[in-house]
Amino acid sequence: MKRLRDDIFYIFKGLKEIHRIRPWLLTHLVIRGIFEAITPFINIYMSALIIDGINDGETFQLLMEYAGITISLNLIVALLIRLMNRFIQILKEELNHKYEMVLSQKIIDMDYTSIENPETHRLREKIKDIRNMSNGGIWLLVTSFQELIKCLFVIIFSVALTFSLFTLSGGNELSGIYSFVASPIFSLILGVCILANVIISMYANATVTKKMHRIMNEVIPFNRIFGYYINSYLSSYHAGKDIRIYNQKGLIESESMALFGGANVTLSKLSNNQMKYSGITTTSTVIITTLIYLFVGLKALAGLFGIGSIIRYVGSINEFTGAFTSFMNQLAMMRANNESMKVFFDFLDIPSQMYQGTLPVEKRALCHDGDNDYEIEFRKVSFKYPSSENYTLRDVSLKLKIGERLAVVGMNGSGKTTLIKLLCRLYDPTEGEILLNGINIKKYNYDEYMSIFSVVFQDFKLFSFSLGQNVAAKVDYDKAKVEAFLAEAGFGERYNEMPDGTETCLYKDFDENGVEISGGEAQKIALARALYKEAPFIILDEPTAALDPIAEYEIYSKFNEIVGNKTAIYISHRLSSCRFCDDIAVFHEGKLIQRGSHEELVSKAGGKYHELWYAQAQYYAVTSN
Ligand SMILES: Nc1ncnc2c1ncn2[C@@H]1O[C@H](COP(=O)(O)OP(=O)(O)OP(=O)(O)O)[C@@H](O)[C@H]1O
Repeated sequence: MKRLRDDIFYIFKGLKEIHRIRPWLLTHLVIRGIFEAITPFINIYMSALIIDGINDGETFQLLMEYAGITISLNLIVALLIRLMNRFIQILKEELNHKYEMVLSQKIIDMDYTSIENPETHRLREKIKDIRNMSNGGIWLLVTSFQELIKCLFVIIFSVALTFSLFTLSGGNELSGIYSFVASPIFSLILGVCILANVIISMYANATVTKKMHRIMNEVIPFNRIFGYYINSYLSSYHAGKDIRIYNQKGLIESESMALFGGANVTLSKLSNNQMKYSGITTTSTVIITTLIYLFVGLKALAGLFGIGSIIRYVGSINEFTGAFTSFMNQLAMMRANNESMKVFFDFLDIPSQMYQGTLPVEKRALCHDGDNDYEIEFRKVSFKYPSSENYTLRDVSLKLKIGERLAVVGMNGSGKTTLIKLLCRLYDPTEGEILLNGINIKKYNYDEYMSIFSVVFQDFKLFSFSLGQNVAAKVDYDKAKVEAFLAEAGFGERYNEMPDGTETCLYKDFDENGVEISGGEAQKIALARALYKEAPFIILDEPTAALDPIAEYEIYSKFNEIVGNKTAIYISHRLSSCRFCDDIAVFHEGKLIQRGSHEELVSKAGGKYHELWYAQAQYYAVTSN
């Protein structure tokens, strides 16, 4: 009982969500359902009328009028259905787009911790699979709802047209088999038989549907891997190099064939099941149809109604049986589909708790003679990633004042990038706090807080949009500003070769004239993007790793000019490039172990910085022989 309650809850919750995402779609489906349901009854009712008319010797003109009404009604209803189809098609497409936007918006709004959580990833992948592989989730709910509504109205109309069949009795003048057939007991037996047929069909359909869902779920992993090969790997032109160099053709072919084999075994199980249960349904339907014909025929022979009514009753009962079976079938599908709906809701219900701050950030950068007077302080900050038992940062305390340049150095995995992630509130500290002008950064409105940072992460992403949009991160941008910052980031010469200037599309995903850029060029564009934001803090995580030595030199030699009065945090493994920073923080195993100027740190023999510096410097030392 609880399961049934849960199922009904999710069906209604799903329908409510569909109505929220695209209002009016469900209303249109109901209206079309009524039109579709009425269509067979126009023909059943009018055919019965015409045949009765012929039987009763009505005039030709009246019969032609009946025929005319039948054709006209069919035409009107068909036209109305077509019109509704057009609206419904548009509404469904809008639902599709808005549904994708709801999911994307959720990703944008959720805590970064949740984004990196494997469970979030699993749910998102599952939602994609449900959509792409089985058209389940809200898509199946929409399809089932439209079918359900149609069936509901067919049931209502057929009951209205056949009700008299069960109540008609022949009075006392009938005898023998005829009197039995005309009796209420026979009507009751027939009613029970029809119900039994419906229950058998329902059971068979529910069983097949459940098995189908289970089997489709088994196929999803095959499809996902296959989809990865076909859609992500093979169709991405970036993968072309690796496929050729490492001769991955054989690997992909044999993997695909193995996947095909696995999926085929599973799908043949499904078709065997469908055959078995459709056999049961067909046999029971044939038996019940025979009984109905017998019942109606005998009642007609007993003289209780004419030929026209035979057509009306038989037609309506057939419609009823089909509609009821389909109705129950759709309900079973909806219930089985609730597994998919739960995945969808679990994803939407992932709580977003991190970004609840409301304090505005002082507009020190934006005011007329903005002094950019911001101070950042890490106070006894320790942090472990949600998926990890160990601390990545331990007891880090550091202050950073306006206009300072801080270089952060340390070995791989020492926690440098994690420090920046905490500063940008991608995560919150496990212990301790981070303060902006003396106030815990959690208290600030997140968008306002982020507006004071420009960050170039190691794994930055550029999009297959225009160069201008990439730099400005906006659709409408200031072209002159984009060009100026590209030049400042060392992209000037390459920019002059761009066929459409700032309108040039990066990469070839959407534009065959799009330009391919090298890793170093991409890094320069990412740097220009950080500069375009003109935020008071600029954070660069390995910003020159992909640059050639001359480009790197150029960036460093005008770093002060580029950064201006901004506060800069600069992470690099090339210690020589950190020398221009006033202050260097050395991290080791998650701890801030040294801090000072280059000269101070390099002179401390036995210190980590000294060790790192000389480890690197030996490769640049000039040897006499
Ligand atoms: N999302 C994550 N979940 C769990 N552990 C992580 C995550 N990201 C990083 N780590 C771990 O935290 C540690 C510090 O990583 P971090 O990226 O901060 O180091 P880093 O000093 O920037 O290294 P590199 O110099 O290689 O860029 C590493 O051991 C890393 O494996």
